[in-house]
Amino acid sequence: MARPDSVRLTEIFFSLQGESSRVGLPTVFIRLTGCPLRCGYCDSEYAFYGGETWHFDRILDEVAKHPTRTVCVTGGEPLAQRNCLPLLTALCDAGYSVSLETSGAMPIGEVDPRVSRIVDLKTPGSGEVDKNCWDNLPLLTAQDELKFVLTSEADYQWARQQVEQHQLAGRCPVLFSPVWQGVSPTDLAGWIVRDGLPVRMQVQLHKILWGEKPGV
Ligand SMILES: C[S@@+](CC[C@H](N)C(=O)[O-])C[C@H]1O[C@@H](n2cnc3c(N)ncnc32)[C@H](O)[C@@H]1O
Ligand SMILES: Nc1nc2[nH]cc(C(=O)O)c2c(=O)[nH]1
Ligand code: SF4
Ligand SMILES: [Mg+2]
Repeated sequence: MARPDSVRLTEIFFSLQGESSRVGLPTVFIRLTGCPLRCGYCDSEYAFYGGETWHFDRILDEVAKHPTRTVCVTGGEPLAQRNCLPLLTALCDAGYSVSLETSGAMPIGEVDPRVSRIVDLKTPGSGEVDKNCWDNLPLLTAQDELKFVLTSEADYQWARQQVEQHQLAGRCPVLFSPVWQGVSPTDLAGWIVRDGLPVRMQVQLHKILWGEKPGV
């Protein structure tokens, strides 16, 4: 059992935020290791295994080396590690502006309320739609964001149905994101305009800038 002040992580790196409403912001990423899901399109399979145990003090020292107060905790699936919760609080206590990328397959209710939760509701095309924890949706507030990664027009129609049926756009910003080199961003933009959906389209800026990251 890991000490309560440590997590297993794959990498800590400084880059530009490539997704969400924080896109373009210089950000320190903390990528935790391990994920119970296996989305068919996952671009971070290299974080499924391995990694190293880092204590929070060491993490905070590493984060402090970079010229930003913006931090994104990602993975793998960060909430698959219980100790992600105290890590998020430690980062907030240290004065960082923290976002969390999570599949939403784990309960998000205990996440520090200062954290912006970017919840990726898995589409049928991900192959993991059954893992969605629907009880998370009512917990989302205006500081959170709900994301759909779309693998096809069928996924788009499914996501559109969820947005309309659960009135999600009134709860928090909703992101529609094309799978990298899958759905054409131009097609997705056309569907959103055609249907007048109250969503924000995003593309993965970091991949446009630097290409797909080779597995480390
Ligand atoms: C690697 S996951 C890690 C955090 C969490 N497990 C999750 O699924 O949100 C971070 C984000 O990467 C994005 N992603 C992963 N593979 C992708 C791909 N092939 N195309 C577009 N986005 C992708 C998804 O939006 C996902 O939310
Ligand atoms: N959201 C998000 N932004 C990013 N910016 C650079 C990334 C990278 O993996 O290099 C990255 C990433 O993996 N995710
Ligand atoms: S939940 Fe996130 S890390 Fe896990 S397989 Fe899906 S996209 Fe990859
Ligand atoms: Mg990523």
